[in-house]
Amino acid sequence: MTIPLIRIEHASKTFTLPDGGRFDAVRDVSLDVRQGDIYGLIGKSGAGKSTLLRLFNLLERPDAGAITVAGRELTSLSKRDLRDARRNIGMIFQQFNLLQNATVFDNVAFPLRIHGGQKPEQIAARVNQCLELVELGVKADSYPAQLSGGQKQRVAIARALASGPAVLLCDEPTSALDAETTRALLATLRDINRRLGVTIVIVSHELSVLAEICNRVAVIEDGAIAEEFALNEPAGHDTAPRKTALGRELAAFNTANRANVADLASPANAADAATDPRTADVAAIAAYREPAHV
Ligand SMILES: Nc1ncnc2c1ncn2[C@@H]1O[C@H](COP(=O)(O)OP(=O)(O)OP(=O)(O)O)[C@@H](O)[C@H]1O
Repeated sequence: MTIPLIRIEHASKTFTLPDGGRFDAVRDVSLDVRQGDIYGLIGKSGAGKSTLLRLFNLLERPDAGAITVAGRELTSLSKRDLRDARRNIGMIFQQFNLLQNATVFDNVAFPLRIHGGQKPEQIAARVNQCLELVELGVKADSYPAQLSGGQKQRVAIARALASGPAVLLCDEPTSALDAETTRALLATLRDINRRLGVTIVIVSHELSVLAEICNRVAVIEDGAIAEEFALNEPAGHDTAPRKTALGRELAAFNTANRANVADLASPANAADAATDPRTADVAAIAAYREPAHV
């Protein structure tokens, strides 16, 4: 059996509220994400999706449990080792979180400059490579205010990929975008997953988003996993009845979507696709991963 790229074991997170009360945002969650997955977290507002996602890179530190990414258990690392491990985990957000007073180029260069150890020409080559990946090379000298929402999110993706991470965490990446821009952005994420083998974990409350790109989803209710299941499996492969209303809705949406979107018919499993010689771009993967190790 292959070792999962991400393993969450019995993770819990409780917030202390201003009135002194306590709120269990994540309750004893265990899950595995395999190399090459596009793994979705879905749930109602306040269910704990974002908090759970933020445990994956320790933006939130769990009160209990273990978070293992690419063989490193993050809660046990020193600050310095955690900083190093986080270079393997990119993240994008609903509101893009770009530096407004910096150009597109400087936004993408920012994490590389902070980390240090690379010459300006190495940084420039990497920034340009990442901007090409998201088809924004021509916007290198623009400022965020001059870009559309979709372009801003692409800059955020380029910045997240700059250090060559194996994992990309996406917190409601399309919630601020219109339907057409959403489709284009999802195509970019799928391309990054298939061609470069980047494993993606995505939080969204939009069924259409998850149905379109995920090969596995977990339904989160009251901070816990209510159910977990595969999506976009070959017809008839996963016929188990769904336990939750959201799970049923998503499965129905997915079935309808499959009938309309020919692309979903092949390959059925994104995890296989990432290592499938028909879709994985060996040269692109090598170019993508190599700068992280210079
Ligand atoms: N720092 C914090 N302090 C106190 N409570 C918090 C904190 N962060 C989140 N919460 C609470 O934890 C619960 C889960 O929040 P979270 O943002 O993870 O949910 P979500 O499922 O992502 O919701 P949404 O879709 O609305 O973003 C919410 O009730 C929220 O108010």
